[in-house]
Amino acid sequence: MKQFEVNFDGLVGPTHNYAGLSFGNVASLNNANAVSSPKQAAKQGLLKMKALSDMGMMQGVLAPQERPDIAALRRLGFSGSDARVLESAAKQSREIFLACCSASSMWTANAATVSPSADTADGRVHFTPANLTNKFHRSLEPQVTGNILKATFANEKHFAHHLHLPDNEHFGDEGAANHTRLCSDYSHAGVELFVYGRHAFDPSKPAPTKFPARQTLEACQAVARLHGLSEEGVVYMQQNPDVIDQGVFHNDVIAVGNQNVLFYHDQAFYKKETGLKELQTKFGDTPLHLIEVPTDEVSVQDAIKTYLFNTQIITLPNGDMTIIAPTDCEENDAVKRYLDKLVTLGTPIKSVNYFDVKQSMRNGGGPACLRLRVAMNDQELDAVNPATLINDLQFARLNKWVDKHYRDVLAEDDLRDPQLLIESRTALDELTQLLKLGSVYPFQQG
Ligand SMILES: N=C(N)NCCC[C@H](NC(=O)CCC(=O)O)C(=O)O
Repeated sequence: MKQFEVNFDGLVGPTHNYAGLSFGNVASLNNANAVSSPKQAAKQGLLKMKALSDMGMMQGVLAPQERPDIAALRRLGFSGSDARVLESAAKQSREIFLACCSASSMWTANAATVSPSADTADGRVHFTPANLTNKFHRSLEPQVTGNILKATFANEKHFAHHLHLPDNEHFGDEGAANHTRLCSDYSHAGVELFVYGRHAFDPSKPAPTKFPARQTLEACQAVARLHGLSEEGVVYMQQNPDVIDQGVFHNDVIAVGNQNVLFYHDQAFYKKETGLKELQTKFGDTPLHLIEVPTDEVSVQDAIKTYLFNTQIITLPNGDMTIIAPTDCEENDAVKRYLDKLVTLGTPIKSVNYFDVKQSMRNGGGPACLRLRVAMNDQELDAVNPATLINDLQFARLNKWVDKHYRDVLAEDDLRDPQLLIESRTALDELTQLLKLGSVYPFQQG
């Protein structure tokens, strides 16, 4: 049986903008109100997808969400025509309005947690959309995310789709950004590492004091139960509360894994030794490559600034691993020095490829935020909606679609323009045809 890890990248939506919505995410706060380029952002994302496909990887795409979210604004009491809803929301409550315009669904690492069939009790691939309760603008995503996942993985024999966890901070769930699957190869049972920021029901346990811990232990445990994971196949570790307070709002800003490699900063985890020992024990006899980056080589601040750990580690068809890093890593002396050294250390990681994803980075999203990993065997891959897989033809079509519908620049005032809403809906309607998704958006469902 063949085995693959397919990266499903989020397509950047037509309202990509910088609104400073994510308290605890330093880049988001620092770039609030900067002018964005939705077209450039979407193209940077597409280029990364195409490059991975050209490397011989299977690459997929997930559709963005409808923004501005008129349905959410109506739910909050704004009424009248769509144009009137936009105008009154922008005038009466700038914060609510901006939150309902965010294209944040582009970071598909936060779309869902995915457990491959080799790990689950019923032998299907399981998906639970993340509820993203900690940020209002992101809490608007899970319903439509579920629709898009169901239309992309539309086969009940192979794929099980769960409802997102209850919309409450006790079950705050940020999806794959806090979940790493380690395995000897993708189609064999692995160990799923869930990383949480706090205990919801036990305030006596350590927790950050300045910035929020978005993920709870209780949410991780609920997802593991839903997916039918065995106790021997799961490890829970707590993120170091101090690094959350420094701006590490997801575990994937400080650690990343692939197959038998875990690459992490020495300050990433609370009770690190115990957790890593359990991980190695459950992983089995073959040794894990635990690549720990010391603070005196790369500070936490440099890791946050450059997203050294928000890189993708992928296994190329020849078996070597490569790192997909943002160009920001290349531009920082300490991080570049570390990466140059890393490829000489005799670990499975043999090379680094740099990509310009600055439009996403300015909102705190690196290469790894932009993708949702789905490990599959060949039968499962055959059951995926083929229009969502990237090849030369689909890449060309999507580029053309972006050229036709996306604006070059977008400033805050543009978001209240009713014409932007019409443009976005027209674009998304066409996209659902391109990707053969059916009606996944509220505006298509009447
Ligand atoms: N690390 C991972 N996996 N994902 C990155 C998500 C970035 C996103 N930024 C934002 O939502 C900012 C939007 C704004 O400020 O306009 C967030 O904080 O949830």
